[in-house]
Amino acid sequence: MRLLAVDHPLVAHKLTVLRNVRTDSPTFRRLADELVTLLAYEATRDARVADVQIDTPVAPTVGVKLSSPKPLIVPILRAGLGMLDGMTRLLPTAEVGFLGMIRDEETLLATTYARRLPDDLTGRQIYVLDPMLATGGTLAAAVDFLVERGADDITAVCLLAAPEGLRVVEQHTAELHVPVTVVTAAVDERLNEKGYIVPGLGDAGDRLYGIVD
Ligand SMILES: O=P(O)(O)OC[C@H]1O[C@H](OP(=O)(O)OP(=O)(O)O)[C@H](O)[C@@H]1O
Ligand SMILES: O=c1cc[nH]c(=O)[nH]1
Ligand SMILES: [Mg+2]
Repeated sequence: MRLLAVDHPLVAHKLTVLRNVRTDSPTFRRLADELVTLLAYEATRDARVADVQIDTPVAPTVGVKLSSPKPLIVPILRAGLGMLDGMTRLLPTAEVGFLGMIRDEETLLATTYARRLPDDLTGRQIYVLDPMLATGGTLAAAVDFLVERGADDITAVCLLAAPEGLRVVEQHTAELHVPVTVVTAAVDERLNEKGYIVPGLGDAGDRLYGIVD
């Protein structure tokens, strides 16, 4: 597994506002969107391009365009939806698949309630969006669904990651022999006894959308 913790003052500034318990939902949504655009810039460094011949008003030249097959973006509902617009803004031609997953508050195990993905993911560049990588159970299960369909190029874009979860994902993906990159704004200290990232930002889904029982 490759880990990229983006070290940039704008990322650190926006993340600090997201972490603040006093930041309200509308501001949290806007900053999460801005932050994912900055992370997406790093996450797409290896986006595949092909040469294209164009004419500027002055002269012919060779540039590049995003090449086929189209990248696939997979937000993990619910909280990952808060990252989708920021990602599609940078990759407007990407297709979007969906995974709906929820972590049990007691056992911390993730279960899946929605799945809509293309059948064949061989050779696709896949960007999984989930703001929080905590125990790593959700991302490991998401990787399983993608690998089942032939995925071999997966990048997870997370706002925050915990060391414990990164170790789980690293071990899981090594066993699967699938290269996975995790791009995050920060690796925090640890998980608390309830499986929350410390210092973290709380429950990302609740902060984006309010509490739904
Ligand atoms: O690494 P893990 O320990 O598996 O935890 C991370 C998951 O927990 C949160 O989702 P949650 O289950 O709260 O669902 P939600 O997005 O609907 O709020 C978060 O958005 C991740 O998907
Ligand atoms: O800190 C955490 C851990 C899991 N899910 C969240 O939303 N926040
Ligand atoms: Mg949640």
